[in-house]
Amino acid sequence: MPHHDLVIIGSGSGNSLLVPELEGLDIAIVEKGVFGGTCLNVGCIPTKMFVLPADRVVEADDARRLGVTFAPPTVDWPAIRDRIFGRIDPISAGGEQYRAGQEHVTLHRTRARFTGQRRLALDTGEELTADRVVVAAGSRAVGLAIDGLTGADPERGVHTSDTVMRMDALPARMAVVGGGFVACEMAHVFAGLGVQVTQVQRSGRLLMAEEYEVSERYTELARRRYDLRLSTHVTGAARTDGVWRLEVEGPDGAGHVEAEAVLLAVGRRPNSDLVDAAAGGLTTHPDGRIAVDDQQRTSVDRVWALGDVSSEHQLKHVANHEARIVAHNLAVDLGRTDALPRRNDLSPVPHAVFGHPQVASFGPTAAALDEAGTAYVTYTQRVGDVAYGWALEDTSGLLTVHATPDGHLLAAHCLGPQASSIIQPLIQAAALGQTAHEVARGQYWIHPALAELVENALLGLPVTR
Ligand SMILES: Cc1cc2nc3c(=O)[nH]c(=O)nc-3n(C[C@H](O)[C@H](O)[C@H](O)COP(=O)(O)OP(=O)(O)OC[C@H]3O[C@@H](n4cnc5c(N)ncnc54)[C@H](O)[C@@H]3O)c2cc1C
Ligand SMILES: NC(=O)c1ccc[n+]([C@@H]2O[C@H](COP(=O)([O-])OP(=O)(O)OC[C@H]3O[C@@H](n4cnc5c(N)ncnc54)[C@H](O)[C@@H]3O)[C@@H](O)[C@H]2O)c1
Repeated sequence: MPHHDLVIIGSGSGNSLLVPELEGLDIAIVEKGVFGGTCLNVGCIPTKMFVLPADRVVEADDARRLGVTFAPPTVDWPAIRDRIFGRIDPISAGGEQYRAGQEHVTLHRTRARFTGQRRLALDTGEELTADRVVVAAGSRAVGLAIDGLTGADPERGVHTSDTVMRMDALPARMAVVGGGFVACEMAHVFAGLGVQVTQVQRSGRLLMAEEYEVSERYTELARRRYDLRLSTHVTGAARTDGVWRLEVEGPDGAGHVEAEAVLLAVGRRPNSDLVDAAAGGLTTHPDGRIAVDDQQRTSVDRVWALGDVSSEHQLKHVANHEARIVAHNLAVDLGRTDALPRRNDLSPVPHAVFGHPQVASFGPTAAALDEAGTAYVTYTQRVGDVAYGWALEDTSGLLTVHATPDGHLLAAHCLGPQASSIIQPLIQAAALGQTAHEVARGQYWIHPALAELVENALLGLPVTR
């Protein structure tokens, strides 16, 4: 039975563990799917490459408010799709080829599951043991407990984010089920590219976890672009002559949605079951996440976990951060550095939703701060009230900042153009412990850039520092 110094399960963020400090170790990587994992192949990267053409369509239409009109757009789906995957697929293939060619790396293209502590069975029938194991097995999209909609079935027009970006042709109509990250980004993409979208969301707003006003405004803007069914549940589904009829139950009682394609965007579950974490002795949380401590150690000695399989945050920048911690802690454990182990102590965790407009946020909402009884001050700066917002003729964008009364940033919630980039100075200030006035007055702010939104939000806070 082959024995390795290190076995890594998952080639997404797990692939970035092979840092110079671990040079020369006998390492096995086990990957059951496409090399490179979710972000590269079916997640962050392709989705944002699809969002951009959709943004262009919406912005071209919106330009009429600025006195410029364009002819209606022509969307060449195969060209968009093939340009995107023509770029991504070779990166995945090249990464795989590089790893497979490394002398000290063994790449197994199959599934691994634990059969004991640091002991694994592969679906090929082989068995492996290792001194150290890292579980970086990610998460997967879930379906609905409804016949026909339990998971992706692309042949019958039922998709998850794994399959929807590779469709042969755009459907005339698409039902998007869900109201979170994937549903909102994809509803924007397909509505932008000319598909008649109906989004079915069981809650009363989209992006329910966001600050109330951000979620409310985003919902209102989406409602203007496509058919949005709120507080609505899918109760059944049937397909006839290539058309899905979803039975729905909403505020007005029973109804239905018809569409050639259905996108299931109702969350993701950690792949701890696929690795049989329990057989490896690994403790899991009730939601299936592998339990780790702040050094990313699992309940089993010399087994670490990182990314979606163990994290509260299913985000690539979190998985990357955790991979850096695990790589360092492996080097410490191996005696290759005399540094102390690193802890996962970066906070708060930011995120962005690349819908239209973008949403970006870190830290608690006002509702969460109120519920926790935290003392805080708050200010909301409208995009339309800063100089660049005049150029944009923006009517919906905003940046809300919550801070302690003495000026330390607790949270920021942004809706508007490039919100994902605009919010970064606030993330930095919060992480480095800078106060509102320090950030607002400790530097020049380029005039009249959109970043003045941040400056003005900070200056609006009634804080002492
Ligand atoms: C549509 C979509 C868009 C997203 N957009 C963003 C974004 O814009 N920004 C952002 O921060 N995050 C985004 N995310 C989330 C981000 O992609 C994930 O958080 C991140 O990729 C997780 O990385 P990981 O290494 O934990 O898992 P993965 O990259 O999923 O890697 C896990 C790998 O393990 C393999 N595997 C699983 N079980 C086994 C097994 N038993 N044996 C062998 N191999 C196994 C899988 O095949 C997979 O390749 C998006 C996700 C989706 C679905
Ligand atoms: N821009 C980004 O960073 C980005 C983009 C896409 C995905 N992601 C990551 O991937 C994760 C998964 O995305 P997601 O959108 O699938 O999950 P999500 O948790 O963001 O949203 C799930 C949605 O499905 C709904 N839902 C859940 N169960 C349902 C049911 N039975 N019936 C009807 N609706 C149901 C929820 O109400 C919610 O609106 C995200 O949480 C995020 O961490 C990140």
